[in-house]
Amino acid sequence: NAIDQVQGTGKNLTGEVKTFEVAKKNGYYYLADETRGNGINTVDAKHVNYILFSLLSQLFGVTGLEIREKSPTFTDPTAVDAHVNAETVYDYYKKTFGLNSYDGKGAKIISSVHVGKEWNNAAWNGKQMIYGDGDGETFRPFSGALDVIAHELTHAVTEKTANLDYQGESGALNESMSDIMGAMVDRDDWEIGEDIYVQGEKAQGLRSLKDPASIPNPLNPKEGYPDHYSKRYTGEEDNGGVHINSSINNKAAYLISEGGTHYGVTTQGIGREETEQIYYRALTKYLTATSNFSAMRQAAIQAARDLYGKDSKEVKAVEDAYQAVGVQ
Ligand SMILES: CCC(=O)Oc1c(C)cccc1C(=O)O
Ligand SMILES: [Zn+2]
Repeated sequence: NAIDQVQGTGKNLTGEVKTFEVAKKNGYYYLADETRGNGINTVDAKHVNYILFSLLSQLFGVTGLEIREKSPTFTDPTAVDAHVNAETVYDYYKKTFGLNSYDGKGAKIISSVHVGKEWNNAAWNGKQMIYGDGDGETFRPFSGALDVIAHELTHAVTEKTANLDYQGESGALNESMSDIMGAMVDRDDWEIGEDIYVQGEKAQGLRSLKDPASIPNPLNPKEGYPDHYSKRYTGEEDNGGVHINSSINNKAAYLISEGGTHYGVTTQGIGREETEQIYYRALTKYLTATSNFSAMRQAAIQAARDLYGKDSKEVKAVEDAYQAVGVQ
């Protein structure tokens, strides 16, 4: 037919040659994967300023210019990473939870790269994923980190399910769900964003689920990110610290999976496979827009009961982990 689905190749941001699905039309090749859901499309925002881009995207559905090549070899590593990582996250949700794209109905996944000028950000803007190139000093292009892409797409999953209000404790849970799934997709560590830092002392990552306090808290640099409810941020910045207090729930998830003794409370870990199922079930069946940390604990306990039984070691791990981070 007029559009053929073929294999494309190209180097990503770390110089690895990747292969991925592309579309061939009228002799040109596009970053359009029609084999997953209703499609995965990666386009170029051509450094349009972030605010203007967001207006165009949300008001007029403008997402950027098609990235096209005259051969199936793609030459923009930032776009290659965005496309390949989006395919990987799609496959994770399908395989792990049977979810077909972020809405369960195969919703088209659109990523725009090169948003803004040296923009140190990435976001799900309610309709699509958008990625800045980073300033090249501290950050490299944000599409280069699989955990960042999984984080952004999980915002879309959350929006279609619990739709946790993006402020205060529900906002911190919104952020935490994205960090937890980010760490589960990028399975080799418990850091978030370690791959987008320009190598150097900052290469530890944006946040750590394993040891939140090991990374300086941007809102209170003398301290690390909070790893106990008593250390939560209570100010107004960052919508009430949604990117800060997420670390309290992140630590609980880490303890449930890997175990450990935290502030004198010991949790026996149950592993990543069961932990991801507990959080996905809590997110999609029990959490609501106004759920706070206490409701999160209840939702995770109920999800563990549903999945593994009332008196299971999984339920005990959830109870111990939330006790360890001071959430009742
Ligand atoms: C791990 C990805 C992440 O946190 O992206 C954001 C950045 C870098 C700045 C502002 C918001 C976000 C977000 O997606 O929450
Ligand atoms: Zn986020």
